[in-house]
Amino acid sequence: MEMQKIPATVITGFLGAGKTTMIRNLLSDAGGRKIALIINEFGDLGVDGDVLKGCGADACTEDDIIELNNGCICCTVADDFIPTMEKLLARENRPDHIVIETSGLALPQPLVAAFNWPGIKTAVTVDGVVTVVDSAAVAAGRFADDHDALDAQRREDEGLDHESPIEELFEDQLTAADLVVLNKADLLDAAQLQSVRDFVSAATARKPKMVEARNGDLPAAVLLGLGVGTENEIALRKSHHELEHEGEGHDAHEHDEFESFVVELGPLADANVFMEKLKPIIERHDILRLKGFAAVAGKPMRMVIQAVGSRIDSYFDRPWTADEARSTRLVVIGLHDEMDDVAIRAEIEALG
Ligand SMILES: Nc1nc2c(ncn2[C@@H]2O[C@H](COP(=O)(O)OP(=O)(O)OP(=O)(O)O)[C@@H](O)[C@H]2O)c(=O)[nH]1
Repeated sequence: MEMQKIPATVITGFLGAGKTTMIRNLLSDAGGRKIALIINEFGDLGVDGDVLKGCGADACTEDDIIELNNGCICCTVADDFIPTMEKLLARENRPDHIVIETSGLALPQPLVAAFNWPGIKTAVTVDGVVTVVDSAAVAAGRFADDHDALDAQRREDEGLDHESPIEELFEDQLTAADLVVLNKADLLDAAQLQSVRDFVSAATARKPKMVEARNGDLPAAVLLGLGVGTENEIALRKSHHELEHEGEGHDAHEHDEFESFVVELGPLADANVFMEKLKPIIERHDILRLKGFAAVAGKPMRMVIQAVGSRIDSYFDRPWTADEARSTRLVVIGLHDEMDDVAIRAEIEALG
């Protein structure tokens, strides 16, 4: 009775924000996991698809890269996106993770809603929405490096249903975000980066987690939760474990600004109460991601918990086996200098 769902991450961000560059990095950091990529090349002449297909990453072969060219992904969800997902799920060799790169003008909300479609809902879980921001453009008072080109694209594209001006689309992309990548951080100083953070905070009431990046270079464990919360990872991890040791075998590429640790509890008395209380802890602290398994009193099935920013999801995946200890183990990931491990551990342990 396996119910393992495939996590799907939606990556949004305006033209030129650095989505493709970030995804290339991700594919080289997949640690042997198979990623399927759905790219919405709206108005983009298939350039990103070619770039990604050309990168030759084992994690994602040409067959695993699916391009949707029939218009804005959020305007053609039922005709285009859903059948594509269904085909992907029907494959014998199913991916470990699905990444969806939307075109610069897409609205993530209709796309996220599509995951509730029957047949998709039972097989896929929305891992999170990651919005890539061109920090340099925002600091300069624009939303994209070439704001005029972006706006012209919006006006001229007859296939696009939404009439919103760029500013509104930008706010919508931030509002949907669970994690905001402040990309092109190399082009700004600390004060300018802070002004971009303030701008993003002011643009959305949801207060997404933010992380700075250069060339979208972030660990796959942070962006997709890859390698975190998998059976072996959790079983083998001791209390402290730097993310730089992640992803055996990929070129030593250090990300020691990030840190992860495990919190261990006994079985939960009430899963719903636990999840309700966990959410404000994630929101209050600088936790980028939390993932793991929980034992719930009286339930023969194991519960999967995954959170990115304030999006938190849980479901029962399979019965505990006789030789497994029924405990709750959660991996917490954040920035080394910002995350208060001691307080987080104490607060989560107090929920047990
Ligand atoms: N300086 C700097 N340049 C970057 C960074 N990330 C990406 N770029 C450059 O920005 C340009 C756009 O990057 P892409 O990755 O193609 O952006 P995209 O969001 O996929 O763009 P579209 O596919 O056009 O929507 C490229 O020339 C990249 O090399 C960064 O962190 N710093």
